[in-house]
Amino acid sequence: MPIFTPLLVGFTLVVGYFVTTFARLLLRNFRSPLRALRGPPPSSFFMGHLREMHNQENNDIVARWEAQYGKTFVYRGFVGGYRLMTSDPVTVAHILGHAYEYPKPDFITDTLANMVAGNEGLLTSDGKVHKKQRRILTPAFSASNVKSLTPVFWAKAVELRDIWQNLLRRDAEAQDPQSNSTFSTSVDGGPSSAESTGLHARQRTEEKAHAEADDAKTRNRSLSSVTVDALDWLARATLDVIGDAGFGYHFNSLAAAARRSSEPEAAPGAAGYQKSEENELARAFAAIFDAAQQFHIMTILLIWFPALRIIGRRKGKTEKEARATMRRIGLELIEERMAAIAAEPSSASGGSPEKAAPDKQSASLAGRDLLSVLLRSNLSSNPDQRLSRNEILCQVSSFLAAGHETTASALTWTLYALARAPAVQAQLRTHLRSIPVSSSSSSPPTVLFERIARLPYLECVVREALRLHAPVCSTMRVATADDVVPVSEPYVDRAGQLRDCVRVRRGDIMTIPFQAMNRAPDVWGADAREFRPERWAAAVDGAESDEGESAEGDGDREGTTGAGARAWKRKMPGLWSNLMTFGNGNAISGHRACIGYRFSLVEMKIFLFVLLRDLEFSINPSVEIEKRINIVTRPLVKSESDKGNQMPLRIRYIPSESS
Ligand code: HEM
Repeated sequence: MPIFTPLLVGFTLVVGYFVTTFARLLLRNFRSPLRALRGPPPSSFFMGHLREMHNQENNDIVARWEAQYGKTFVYRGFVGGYRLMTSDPVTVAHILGHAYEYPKPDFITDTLANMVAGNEGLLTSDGKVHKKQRRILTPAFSASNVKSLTPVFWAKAVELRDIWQNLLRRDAEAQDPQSNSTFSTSVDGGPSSAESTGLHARQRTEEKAHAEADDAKTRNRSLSSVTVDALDWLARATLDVIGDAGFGYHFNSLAAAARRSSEPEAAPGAAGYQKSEENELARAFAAIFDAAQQFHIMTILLIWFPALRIIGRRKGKTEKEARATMRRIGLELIEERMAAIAAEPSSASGGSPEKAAPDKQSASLAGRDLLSVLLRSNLSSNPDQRLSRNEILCQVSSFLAAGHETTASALTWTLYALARAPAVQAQLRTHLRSIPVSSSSSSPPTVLFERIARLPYLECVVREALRLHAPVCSTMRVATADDVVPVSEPYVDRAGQLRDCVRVRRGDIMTIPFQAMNRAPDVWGADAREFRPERWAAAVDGAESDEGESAEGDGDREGTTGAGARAWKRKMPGLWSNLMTFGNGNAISGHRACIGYRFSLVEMKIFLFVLLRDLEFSINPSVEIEKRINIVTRPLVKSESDKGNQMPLRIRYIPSESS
């Protein structure tokens, strides 16, 4: 047989595969009932609107399309594929509320599975397996368990504040070597004011001279400012947090960068990122996460030509090693925790540490990390309903992937919004300083955390920042069966007819634009695009904080007046605070909303409390910040896009009046 015969057969098979897949795609477009909907004409035959959508946070495309076509329309994907874009609250509630009938499309699940080094975690599982995992994981994210993790958030917030103050100290000393700067930090209880009474005149003069010198130092210190890449530092802080609070693992990522930045040649304010100096697990996670986030033409081809995944999924050596490291460390962590649980007096019943050791409840955080609580919950489940070792391992990397960059992005955008609104920032600081912090910063009392969690203006700021800067700007779903989807108000189709539902066909893809919904002018008002925490005042005033336990799927829809209530009246179907920021779900037919939302809210509030009391954030007005979407929305300096994601903020020590 001539050599070219098998080659010819192979070639014909490959060409045949591409031609039939391509034809199937075109046929599917042709048969989709979504063709009947109005929408913008595609700007490219192959890429449809994918490029515009990738830049949606900067070009405002979704809002512009909505203004033209309403809340229900189609845009185009690869080779002109019809995709439903809906911000109609009833349609969104239907799709997200039937999570198992409308799962994430394969290409999203695939990217997430690559990111978390496996497809058995909560982010990627589906149907009964997802329901089982969600039930077992829920106790780890309960309001009471998250509250018990607050000291971890506190310790990391204080560590970051101290690092930034050290940068300021170095800067002040560089300007004035005599200054020998020290910063009194208000979270340590604040400086004591030494009143000199009954001293004779000379002593009083000396005191005055010292006081004036101190004042001058304080002035110097408060004049000194450095620019920090807030995104990088906060990503380190939130990585440390999820390591400690998630599974008792110390990444020490902040400390590594602080060491580096204190070296004489380091640029002031730089986190000093040196991959080789990072801890082993941080390096492994970054390698996997970075690889999964890379977007190129192959990413699109893999979506539509699944056979290519055999080649496309091949991992490089670094990625393989990173996966092996994650697996090894993950298994070690699971073993350690299992051993600790076995040693608990009530382990036989799978009880909680509260039940096991009431006398030691508040003394230690041990046993309260997400992994320990999940393992305990697993043990107390029916043996045939338990998570396998691999499933548990995948949850560890899922917590890392889902819980660290999201909160870092949320905090970064909050500081950015505050830097752009100095009056709001000053007002927030006044409110934060109204809470006395009398105990040592290392172990503040629970009552302080309660007060921070319930501080109305802080709540308003957090809600407003998460409304305006949702870290996850949209999500996608695919129909697993033909369906008739309800709408809240009729819309006009391509033929000019009024329609009161959307017909979808199995395989149709839909996009839910969380960020655009959070900014809809008909819900939030004409000033929807402005950062105005006051819009929440009426809803927050006197309302219970979001830390209250809520049944899975019920969400926290408190607030009876103001913007929150207006959104709720219009049935904005968000899990928390009538916002779409954390998605939504339904306990009965599939709850895929963020399981970690309470964790991030408490973490955000503690960080803002600690950082903003003593530091002022500003931004050079000439710096233009853009948003880049790569699963999470991150900032970029427009004129320095080659430098990648960054958020340069200027920080300044801001002494309280008593300093
Ligand atoms: C500000 C911070 C956060 C934001 C904005 C956020 C946002 C979201 C959103 C929008 C979803 C739903 C995605 C979809 O429907 O396609 C989600 C799911 C999820 N989030 Fe978060 N998240 C945050 C923090 C966290 C944290 C701290 C954790 C864990 C420690 C976490 C763990 C998860 C997990 C495991 C899921 C998948 C849930 C499921 O499918 O059942 N998230 N998150």
